[in-house]
Amino acid sequence: MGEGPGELDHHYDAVVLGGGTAGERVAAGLARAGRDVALVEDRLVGGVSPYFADVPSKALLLSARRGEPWELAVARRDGLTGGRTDDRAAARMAEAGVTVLRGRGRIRGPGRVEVDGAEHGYGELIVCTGGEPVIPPVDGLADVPLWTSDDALTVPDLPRRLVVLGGGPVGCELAQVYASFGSQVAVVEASGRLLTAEAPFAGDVLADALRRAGVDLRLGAGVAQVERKESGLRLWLSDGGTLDADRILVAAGRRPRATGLGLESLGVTVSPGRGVPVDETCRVQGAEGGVWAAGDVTGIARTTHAARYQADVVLSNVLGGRREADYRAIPRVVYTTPTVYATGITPGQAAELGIDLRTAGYDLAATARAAVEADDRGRVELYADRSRGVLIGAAAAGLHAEEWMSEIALAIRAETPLTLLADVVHAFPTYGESVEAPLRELAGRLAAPEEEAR
Ligand SMILES: Cc1cc2nc3c(=O)[nH]c(=O)nc-3n(C[C@H](O)[C@H](O)[C@H](O)COP(=O)(O)OP(=O)(O)OC[C@H]3O[C@@H](n4cnc5c(N)ncnc54)[C@H](O)[C@@H]3O)c2cc1C
Ligand SMILES: NC(=O)c1ccc[n+]([C@@H]2O[C@H](COP(=O)([O-])OP(=O)(O)OC[C@H]3O[C@@H](n4cnc5c(N)ncnc54)[C@H](O)[C@@H]3O)[C@@H](O)[C@H]2O)c1
Repeated sequence: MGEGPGELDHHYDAVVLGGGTAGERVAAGLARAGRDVALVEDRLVGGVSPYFADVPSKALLLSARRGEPWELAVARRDGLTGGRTDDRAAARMAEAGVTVLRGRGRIRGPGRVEVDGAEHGYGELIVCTGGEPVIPPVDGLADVPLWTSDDALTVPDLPRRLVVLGGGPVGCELAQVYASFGSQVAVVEASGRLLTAEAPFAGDVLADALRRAGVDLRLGAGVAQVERKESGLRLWLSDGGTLDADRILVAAGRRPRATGLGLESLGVTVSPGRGVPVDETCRVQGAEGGVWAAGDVTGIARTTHAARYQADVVLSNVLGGRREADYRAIPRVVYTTPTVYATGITPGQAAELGIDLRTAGYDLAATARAAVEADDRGRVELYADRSRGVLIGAAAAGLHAEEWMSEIALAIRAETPLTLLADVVHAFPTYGESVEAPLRELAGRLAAPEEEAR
């Protein structure tokens, strides 16, 4: 035990800073490999996914789809999150042999981390501190009670009038949840469409679904000012419009939690709002010694499955292997009805990169499954690199797209030849059949590029 200044409480082979999806996975893996590991966590072991993000949002979306009453949906949500206690996650860590240090961790220099006044030594440091919501600088916003997704996914309240600020994945999922349970919902999205980072058709399909559910979409408008009125809150929009609300939910993006950790004491420069810079092995660039990062804190791919993937990459490398992360086919899913699924490059990114893209699409309405389900919403688009003759991106909006689009992620990652993909048979009647025609089209066009150019 440390007694005087400069004394270390304990020297660990590895200290993992942040016990979310990424941190838990790295810590358990290292401990199972026989390393002496500490996991530093100042909230709940497990991070945001099981308690405040993925699990409660998907639980509410499913209840909404089933038409369950709000009280039942909230009870199911809270049951699935284990009442937001981390006993089970902490027990998993104990069972793996990880020491959990409760408190806020801060790096004090190479080989030293402080947790609530006690200093600990490390051989390897793995930074997994996740991300946090961005609150936009809107006049008056700081003076009114706000919800972030954390609040929206933990409280039992169903506001009568809800304004959602931001039409990204979080805003769209929660707008659908609250509108389904009877709130009067408006979404204010500064860019001209929902899910602005994805192929335009995806946001359009979702906009149509949300409008049909009664959501008031204010696209291309920002919030200029917010004021408290006797009857609630009033928002003035940049396009001159106004909205009245009982509650504002800010879903305007998240930033990596990369500052205030003491990374500069290791020689690492972090720009405000950016992730901890990592190379393809997830080693932190510019740091002295064995310093790694995984999950949202890297600012890359920012999903639970990407956090797990990066954790596995770190694990392999710390244990002496050499593994590089490949982000070409990480899925991006919005679990609304219909689902939006995208992976690989978007048409917008291809244009920026100067890639000669060939696109082929198909409306789900043309599948027999759409008729059987009596749901003809949606479309799939596949994007191929003309010069290489392989798929490099895809997007779909449609029921269960998160399940039937996985083969396209595999095709992108494996660089499967288009001619082979076009020969794959899909079961009838499935939405998966919808990729057959675009694959045949791309295979034909890219096999005869001169003809296509005409
Ligand atoms: C509403 C919402 C819904 C989402 N839905 C999905 C989904 O359906 N599918 C999907 O793949 N992704 C989804 N995501 C994204 C997903 O939740 C994240 O990508 C994932 O949880 C990131 O895991 P992480 O380990 O990087 O970070 P986190 O889970 O945030 O863990 C970081 C941990 O570090 C701790 N910490 C931070 N700083 C310190 C410190 N200095 N000392 C000690 N502890 C510290 C924090 O308390 C936290 O527990 C969603 C996100 C949101 C907000
Ligand atoms: N299903 C999933 O996989 C899933 C679900 C939810 C979230 N996530 C992750 O969570 C993260 C955060 O998602 P998000 O939706 O909060 O962020 P986002 O950055 O994807 O979208 C935020 C949106 O808010 C808009 N916006 C910002 N400031 C605004 C303002 N002042 N007025 C109006 N609009 C404004 C932006 O134009 C943008 O479209 C993402 O990185 C995502 O990967 C994943």
